[in-house]
Amino acid sequence: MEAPVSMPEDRAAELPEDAAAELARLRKRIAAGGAEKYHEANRGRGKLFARERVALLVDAGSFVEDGMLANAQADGLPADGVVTGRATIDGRPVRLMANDSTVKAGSWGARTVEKIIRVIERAYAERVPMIYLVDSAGARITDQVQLFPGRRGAGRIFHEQVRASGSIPQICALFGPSAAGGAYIPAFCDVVVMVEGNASMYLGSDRMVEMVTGEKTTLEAMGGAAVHCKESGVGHFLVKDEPAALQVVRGYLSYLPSNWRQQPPSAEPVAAPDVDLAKLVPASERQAFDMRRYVKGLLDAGSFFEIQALWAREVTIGFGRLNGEVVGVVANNSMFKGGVLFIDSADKAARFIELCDAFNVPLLFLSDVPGFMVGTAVEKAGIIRHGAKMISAVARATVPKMCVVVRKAYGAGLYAMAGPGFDPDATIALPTAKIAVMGADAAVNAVYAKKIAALPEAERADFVTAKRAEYEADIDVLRLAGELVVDTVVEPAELRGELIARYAAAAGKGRDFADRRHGVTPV
Ligand SMILES: CCC(=O)SCCNC(=O)CCNC(=O)[C@H](O)C(C)(C)COP(=O)(O)OP(=O)(O)OC[C@H]1O[C@@H](n2cnc3c(N)ncnc32)[C@H](O)[C@@H]1OP(=O)(O)O
Repeated sequence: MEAPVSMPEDRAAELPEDAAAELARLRKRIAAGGAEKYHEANRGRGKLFARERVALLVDAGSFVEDGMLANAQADGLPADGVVTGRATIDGRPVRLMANDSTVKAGSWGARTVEKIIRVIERAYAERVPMIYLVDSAGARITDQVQLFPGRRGAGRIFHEQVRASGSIPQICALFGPSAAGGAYIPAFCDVVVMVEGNASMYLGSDRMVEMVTGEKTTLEAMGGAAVHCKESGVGHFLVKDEPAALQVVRGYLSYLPSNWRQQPPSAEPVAAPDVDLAKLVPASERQAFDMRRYVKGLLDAGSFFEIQALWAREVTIGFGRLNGEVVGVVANNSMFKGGVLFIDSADKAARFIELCDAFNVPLLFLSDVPGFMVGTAVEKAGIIRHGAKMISAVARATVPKMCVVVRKAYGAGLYAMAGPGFDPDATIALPTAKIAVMGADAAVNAVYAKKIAALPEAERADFVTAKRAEYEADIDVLRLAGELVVDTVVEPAELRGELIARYAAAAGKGRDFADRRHGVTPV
């Protein structure tokens, strides 16, 4: 693969012969990166060279490098260990940085930091996505005075990332370590792609952990890709190799506008797959079904792009297209923990809702939710704090949002799934949907527990059945439509057409929410 080595304006031809030759030699040396032993070690781990990653990611010939000559006089520090510049992906401009782990393990020297700050500043000013190809030991400890504490020290990278957040998409693909302070670059991105077996993220290395706490661990066990994509939720996509990671970056960008002032890119409409949605949802609430099949059956065929597929799976999130237009899906999945909302799933949904709202992606809520989890463990862990964040994100989201009650929406789960009080552009129910403060069994128990206990044993079952039937009649979906709780009741086969028409109608709606700088994060 040819690594890009061009400079913004190639002036070599204008230089005297010696100088031109010297420049060409210099560029060639820099483009080769660090010592061969580090290239070899990387190849042994299935890792590509930073410049190969760039070449694979962007449109052929589109990369223009800045700061290639950083530290050119210093031996052993080509480009100061980071490649930065601009390019296009599918014809759309992006800015990017790529750590070169063959140079001091991709650690950040003073010029590295300055190059990273500058490229983020350019992305923000030009209103184009910023892509971080990370493989770094974090701060170059031997140079700390120059790179760490100052106004344009490493902290400034994070300052610029936070400033750009929600203004331009920021995507991180992680190919190796992202140590200590370096771990915050991924953390401030919208999504993080991690290569299984090689990518890791941690605040203190295994050696440091052992020194501080006595714990014996490994980078993989503590902060490996599987840990972050399945347990901590810091990673969003777990991929098997580097080309797959770069493909995810390209795929992700295809759903997003270049910046918050633009609309997501439309595509040619594609029909939904030939799936009978009605057959996917079991009649019994107690029977689980995989909501991802429902989502795929509803959207344009092949368009569903799931995010965080391996973490907090009771909520399914991702982008997709309806008649060619992008939507962000938030759906309850009863295959996992019965679809009950937990701390992690509330966080996962809240952040995705914010992401969609920031980048003008209309939201589609597909509800089959029994409510939030209850009990000592979740209360101690702060379920109220996390649940409130999801509900707050739903309230603040001003993009077009549709609430579809596929099977049930109980308790505060209704609110978290953009129920009628949360200003959805429509609340749509399927004929079998149930909306209630809680399910029938729980409600009968809540109201009649003492009465049931006082009844003779033989009468209890009939009493419960009768009260259950009364309750079910009370929350019948047609009754709720009669009370204007839902805007319409549609057959599953009509749902896609209904949504396409309603999103088209809501596309130009006003989006003011509150007169203030920003709210205060709920407890
Ligand atoms: C903002 C605050 C911060 O970021 S503090 C940063 C703290 N960073 C760390 O503790 C990470 C220390 N480094 C490591 O754990 C390992 O080098 C990791 C990243 C796992 C890579 O391991 P490996 O691929 O085996 O490379 P290696 O250790 O042989 O190092 C290769 C060359 O790079 C150097 N290096 C490494 N890390 C740093 C660093 N943080 N600062 C300065 N130099 C670093 C090594 O000394 C080695 O250098 P050389 O090529 O032998 O001259």
